[in-house]
Amino acid sequence: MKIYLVGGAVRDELLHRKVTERDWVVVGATAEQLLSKGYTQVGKDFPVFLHPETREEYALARTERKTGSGYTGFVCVANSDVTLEEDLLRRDLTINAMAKDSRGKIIDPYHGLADLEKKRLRHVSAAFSEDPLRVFRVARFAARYAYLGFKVADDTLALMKSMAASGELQSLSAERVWLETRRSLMEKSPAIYFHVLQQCGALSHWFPELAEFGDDKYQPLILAANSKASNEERFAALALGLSQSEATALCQRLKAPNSYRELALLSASFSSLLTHTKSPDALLEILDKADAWRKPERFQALLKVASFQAITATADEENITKKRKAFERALSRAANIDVQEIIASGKHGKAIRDALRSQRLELLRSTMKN
Ligand SMILES: Nc1ccn([C@@H]2O[C@H](COP(=O)(O)OP(=O)(O)OP(=O)(O)O)[C@@H](O)[C@H]2O)c(=O)n1
Ligand SMILES: [Mg+2]
Repeated sequence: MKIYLVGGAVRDELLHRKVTERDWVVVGATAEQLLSKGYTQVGKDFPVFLHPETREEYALARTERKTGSGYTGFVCVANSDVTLEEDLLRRDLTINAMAKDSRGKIIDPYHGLADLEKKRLRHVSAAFSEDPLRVFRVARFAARYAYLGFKVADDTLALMKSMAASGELQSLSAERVWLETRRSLMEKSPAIYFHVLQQCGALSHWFPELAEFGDDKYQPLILAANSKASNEERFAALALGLSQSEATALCQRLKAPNSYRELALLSASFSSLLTHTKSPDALLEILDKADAWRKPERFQALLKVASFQAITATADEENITKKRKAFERALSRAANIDVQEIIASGKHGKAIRDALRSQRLELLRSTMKN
């Protein structure tokens, strides 16, 4: 039996990036052999095992053959005759299809090293199209490695185009598409993910609302990524370019978690919060609608996301940042008004609400003046 380090760990080591997880492939062994050595089997469809001590993943060398449509239509062949080269052949990209043996030698039958050198994301073989998720994976890698100059190879892009055109992407689950999307948002250049998907016509099923996006609509997302905004804030920065109903449809289709959906919908509704809110009354109305009193952190996040829109529109970062800070101060002061005090002054029912409102307005007025 021979064991090799494969996939992302080999790639990222060669790129001098931090290796976060290590995957191994085992050649010339059977499941029984691994089980008898104390490995535990985790893959139901695929023969994947966990090392008894490190808990890292060890997979028996395998080939996959497609039998039908969709993600489940696989036949998996894993027996002790499958060679390392056969296992590497069924992988997605050449830079992901390299192995390293126990002596540190790189095994590279499909020229991943050359593609690392040329900064090229290139598929290994026609077997690429057996898994439609790979269209999204390649877009994610493009977003991750764009800062190094990596581009999707022309023939790979053409293959991705034909996969998108075939309708195969519709067979993916929302969960898997969301996972790739969420990961991509956290990468250095998240807008590249959507650019690549747009280039190969892959937006139309899962992201039709973004299909007509021009470069300017991605600008807030780029600013968000550059300022190390959270994942939710990045997704919301994308939603700035959508109407309320488009954002709703997108979140529903992707089954985006609540925290993402809420901020995205607010951002779609109040995208010009920092450039178009002229009066204290208008700001108070937004604060009420956005439930800022009960969810102040979410409103701070909305202000941050809206600032990406405002900076894109005005190119005046200094001024916008000042304005955002003023709004934040106004909110925290208005939120600190003591209702008990109003009640203690002898007011009842509607009079309490009116007093609260006029105190809030007064505070907003004074902060917005400065
Ligand atoms: N749809 C997929 C998923 C995975 N792989 C192969 O399995 C390896 C490990 O998969 P995964 O951990 O998902 O990706 P990594 O390349 O390790 O990337 P990441 O840094 O995102 O973990 C990949 O390198 C690739 O060789 C593949 O060919 N097709
Ligand atoms: Mg990995």
